[in-house]
Amino acid sequence: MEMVIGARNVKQLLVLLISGFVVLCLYRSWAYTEKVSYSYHDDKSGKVYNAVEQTMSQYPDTGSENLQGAQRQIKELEKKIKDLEKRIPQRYPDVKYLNYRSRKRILVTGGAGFVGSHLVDRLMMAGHEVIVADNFFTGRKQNVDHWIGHENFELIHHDIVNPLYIEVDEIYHLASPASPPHYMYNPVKTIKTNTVGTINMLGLAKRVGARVLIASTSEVYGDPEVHPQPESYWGHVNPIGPRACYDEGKRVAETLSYAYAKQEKVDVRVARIFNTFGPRMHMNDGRVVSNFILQALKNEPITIYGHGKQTRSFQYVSDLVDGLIALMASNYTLPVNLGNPTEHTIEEFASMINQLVGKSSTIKQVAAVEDDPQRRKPDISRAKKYLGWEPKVPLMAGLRKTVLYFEKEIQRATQEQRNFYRPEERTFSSLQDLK
Ligand SMILES: O=c1ccn([C@@H]2O[C@H](COP(=O)(O)OP(=O)(O)O[C@H]3OC[C@@H](O)[C@H](O)[C@H]3O)[C@@H](O)[C@H]2O)c(=O)[nH]1
Repeated sequence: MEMVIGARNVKQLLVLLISGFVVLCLYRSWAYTEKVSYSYHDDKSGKVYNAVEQTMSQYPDTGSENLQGAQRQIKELEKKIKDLEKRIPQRYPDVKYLNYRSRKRILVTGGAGFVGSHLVDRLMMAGHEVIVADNFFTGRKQNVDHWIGHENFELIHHDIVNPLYIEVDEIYHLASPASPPHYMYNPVKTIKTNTVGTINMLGLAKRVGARVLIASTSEVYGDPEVHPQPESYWGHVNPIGPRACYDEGKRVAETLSYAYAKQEKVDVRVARIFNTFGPRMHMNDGRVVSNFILQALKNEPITIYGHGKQTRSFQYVSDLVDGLIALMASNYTLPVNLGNPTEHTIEEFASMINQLVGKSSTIKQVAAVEDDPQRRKPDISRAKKYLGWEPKVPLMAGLRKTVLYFEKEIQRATQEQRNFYRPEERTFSSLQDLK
């Protein structure tokens, strides 16, 4: 509370300073104009003409310099106000009250990312203490800044390739780039994040006795020869291909999890996450959902990689969050597929987006991606049976929300305000996403 009052006072003080400054500048510019006009009136006599010269040389171009200086300083002060505004603790949504027995301290690695931040919202709303560790490679502060300052929330700028020593009850280990162009950008780093980073999280879980959920992926099935893919399928991955850094990285992460479970009795959960979409995907995410929506909104050609007959099954992010929380709470320790089994070819998906956005972008076929999985659809019998989970949000409903989100992002980008939210927007629009 004191912080709020303090910050507001500082803000008011700055507003006062600016107003004072503006008045001073206006006065100076007025005084200067007076001098000149006075001199000008007496300009007809030689004597007075000298007076004009004196006045001009005494204040050489002072008026315009003053104004420019003032404008510069006003801009600086305005920037300071914006920075301060960002720091003012805002109204937070009413989080549930939990007593100390039921309240958990939960670490979410990658908690400032697309999926992580939605999970953080849900855990915060449920009344838990949430610690986010993120290196901000693909995560963004704006995804969680509606919680900054909340007593149950902490944001740590940390790369999990380095150990983290904290006390927690649960760990959701989500940190890793997930979009193919992002994870291929620095393959060695992707491998380190998924191997060394996972060892660090399993080590932390072991030290503090925390339950840890590892975010694995449908990519462990590679370009599958079994369709749809059940968890019992061992996969078909090229170990030296361009996707291997992620696919094999996640496969090792799974192997490590069960090695720690067996050898060190760490309580592990493994979620194999299928294609997921929703608000807070990065504009430059590079995955098919964001690419197609942005292309359609901008009336640019929709780029299909290869023939477009490859298939994917897309789940809305809130369904995934439900699944992750259910898995963490369950006693089921083997890997569980979390995805929506509704399958579409990429070609079909392109026309769905076109139809939804209501524009008529052309389709442009470009070169196929190396090792691109040709068919992907989760078998979710295990999740249904052991977690009582299945996706609820229909594809079109989820896509509608995502289109709205990207419309706003484009608007923000054109207004050069992408990184600046007003506090009211931060709290409410971002939380609407989960409803
Ligand atoms: O602009 C595009 C982007 C993608 N695509 C195609 O759309 C399909 C889906 O591609 P995406 O890049 O969205 O994602 P992928 O399914 O290849 O990988 C994803 O799989 C599941 C998750 O674990 C990861 O988020 C991610 O690796 C691919 O066949 C891809 O070639 C296009 O045709 N055009």
